[in-house]
Amino acid sequence: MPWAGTAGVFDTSTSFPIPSSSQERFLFRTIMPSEKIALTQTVQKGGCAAKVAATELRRILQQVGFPAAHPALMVDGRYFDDAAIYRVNEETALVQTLDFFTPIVDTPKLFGEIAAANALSDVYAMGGRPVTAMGILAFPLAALPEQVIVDVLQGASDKIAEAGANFVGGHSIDDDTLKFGLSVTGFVNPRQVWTNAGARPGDHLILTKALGTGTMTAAVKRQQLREEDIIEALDSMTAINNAIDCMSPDLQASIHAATDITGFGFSGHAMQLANASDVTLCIETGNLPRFDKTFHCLENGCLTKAHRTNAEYTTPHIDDSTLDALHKLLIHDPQTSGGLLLSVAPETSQTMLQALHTRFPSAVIVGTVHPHQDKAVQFA
Ligand SMILES: Nc1ncnc2c1ncn2[C@@H]1O[C@H](COP(=O)(O)OP(=O)(O)OP(=O)(O)O)[C@@H](O)[C@H]1O
Ligand SMILES: [Mg+2]
Repeated sequence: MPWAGTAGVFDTSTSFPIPSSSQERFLFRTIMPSEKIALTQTVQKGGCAAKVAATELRRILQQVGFPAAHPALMVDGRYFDDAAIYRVNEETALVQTLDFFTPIVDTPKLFGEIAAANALSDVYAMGGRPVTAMGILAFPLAALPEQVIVDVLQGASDKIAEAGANFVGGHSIDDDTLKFGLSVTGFVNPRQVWTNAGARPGDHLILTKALGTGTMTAAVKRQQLREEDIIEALDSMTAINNAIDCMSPDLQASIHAATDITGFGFSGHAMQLANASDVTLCIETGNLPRFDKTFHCLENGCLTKAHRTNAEYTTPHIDDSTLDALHKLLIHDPQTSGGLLLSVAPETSQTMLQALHTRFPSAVIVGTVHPHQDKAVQFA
């Protein structure tokens, strides 16, 4: 039975909301087993859908006077890329990134795994490998049992270990709502950085994960679906974006540009890559991979604010005029721990796909790169 509940009706057999009064919260914390707490019910929005909208973020950042960039800085915040790159010497550059958000799933350990996979992703999206990670934690001490945070941190620790990196510390504050993420540092060869600015006309575009985590997790938050109904999306969000280790050095060198698809949706991140590279991306929309339940959730109106703000961000710069209503929603669906979008030399794209399929079974060619035209992204 795919639809396990009704929106607005609370299912007390599996989870409980956090009460609002401090006395009730104290009792709740004392008596409630952590596995009975549904984390998504403790926050208003979750995951990358909670990101500040791209247009607002750009407006805010433009008003800040940042210091002059050091010559060793190869990529910084001005480029709206996935991470900053600082050249240390001829062979080594630092990759630095930071990501945190509110719970996107109900189970604490799962939330930790997803938050970690999502934060690690920006290092992989630059062609780097993570080496250290630090936890950023805001936690309602009076309201949630300690075990919740132990489980969140354990989930993150397991993912960091899987990535071959080290969990070296962090910082924690008492706050009204749970927020968790990581600051991740990695290394990359400065001659082999995958920025979002290198896509070349003729390249093939590969997307490594299916789309739909925004609408499917919205369905869980509305209690229209349970976590066990969205296993495919959970497996995808907890999969670390370590694509580089699937590839031979020649394949790695054939990647001209990369980014990861997160809160601004496929449309937003594809547009940013197109603009940074001064090209137009032509997308075969029918090829975009999606989860089995993605359209079902979109049809049932499981939308977030980010669906609207992503559409506002991209609409002037994309052509989606031939798409039906569902595909228009799909391209704006905010992803959490989404896939990599790789711009690849056409002669290697098939070999690349075979290599990627060992870890990313949904990886598929979704389009091609063309010289800059009127619109940054053309959806066919
Ligand atoms: N509070 C902030 N201060 C300075 N720069 C910021 C801040 N928030 C975002 N930025 C910069 O804005 C740009 C866009 O941020 P965003 O978080 O969307 O990028 P991202 O890390 O690729 O996203 P994601 O982590 O979802 O993949 C990045 O260059 C980021 O460093
Ligand atoms: Mg990113």
